Amino acid sequence: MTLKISVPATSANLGPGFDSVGLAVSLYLTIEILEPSDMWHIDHELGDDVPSDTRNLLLETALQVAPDLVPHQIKMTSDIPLARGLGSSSSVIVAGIELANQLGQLDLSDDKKLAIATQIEGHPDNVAPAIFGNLVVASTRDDKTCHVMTCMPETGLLAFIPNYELKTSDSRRVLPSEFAYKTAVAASSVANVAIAALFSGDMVLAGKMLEEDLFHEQYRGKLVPEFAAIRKIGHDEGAYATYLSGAGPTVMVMAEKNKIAQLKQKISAEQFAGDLVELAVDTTGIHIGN
Ligand SMILES: Nc1ncnc2c1ncn2[C@@H]1O[C@H](COP(=O)(O)OP(=O)(O)OP(=O)(O)O)[C@@H](O)[C@H]1O
Ligand SMILES: N[C@@H](CCO)C(=O)O
Repeated sequence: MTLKISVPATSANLGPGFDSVGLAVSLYLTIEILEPSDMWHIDHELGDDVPSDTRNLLLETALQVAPDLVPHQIKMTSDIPLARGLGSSSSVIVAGIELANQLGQLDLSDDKKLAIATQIEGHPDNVAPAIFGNLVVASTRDDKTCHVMTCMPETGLLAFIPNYELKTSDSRRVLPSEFAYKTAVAASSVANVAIAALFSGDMVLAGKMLEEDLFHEQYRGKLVPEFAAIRKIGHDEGAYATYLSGAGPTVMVMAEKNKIAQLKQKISAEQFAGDLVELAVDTTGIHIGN
């Protein structure tokens, strides 16, 4: 019997929750662990740039966690677009840790998986919701990660996924290396109210605060020309918030579910090159099945 591991996509930052907040959403990376083999091989249709051998991030991660694993044939499928701000790298890292956990019978706790994944990815905002599902707020300092998971208040989600890639490393390069004390205090106060509003279920206030981010969106906006226009449509149509998903270029709109069809129509009319995808919150995180 084959074993299947599925990991959801994730939308990180939610505005001011930079490197700390993420939401699991309904696109998935799935790996099937097939028969043992002389060499590791991953069968996938994700393009020539994605390795099929131990250079693939899935196997790099699994072998970092458990170097002596017996090689297997793996089938990998994913509808999470690469380098688009929907946590594709985190989904692979989390799947790699689970692959090592299952094949190596390591009995890793969820907290241990989060610690390993955060160390590899560098920040917890995508890997945490990929593991736990839902909305997760996390902090990593001195290699210690603390997190709180909660249910997302009811909201519709509409993602505009441009047809170009933006690698996280490139999108981080435009950020300032330092912040004045006063700016840091203001930026964290916005984040604090955003999180408090999300946890109290107040999507109107949360949405307002999501759009007042001071940490990253003003620097990255120029990398995603569609962002400002979509946010304007969001305002015109009474959406809760429009934010840059992860490092971009995906733009996420949060709005009452009954407003999503109209938003879709308005954004489609702009004829931006890319896909408009309605998403739901994933409440499961890593899923293991047959
Ligand atoms: N299925 C996969 N198999 C192997 N490597 C992958 C896979 N999916 C993503 N990657 C690696 O992750 C890189 C993309 O990671 P990057 O952090 O730039 O973007 P992202 O994770 O999609 O977006 P974000 O972190 O902003 O949410 C790809 O270029 C590739 O190297
Ligand atoms: N918090 C990260 C998410 C993408 O990995 C960033 O915005 O750069």
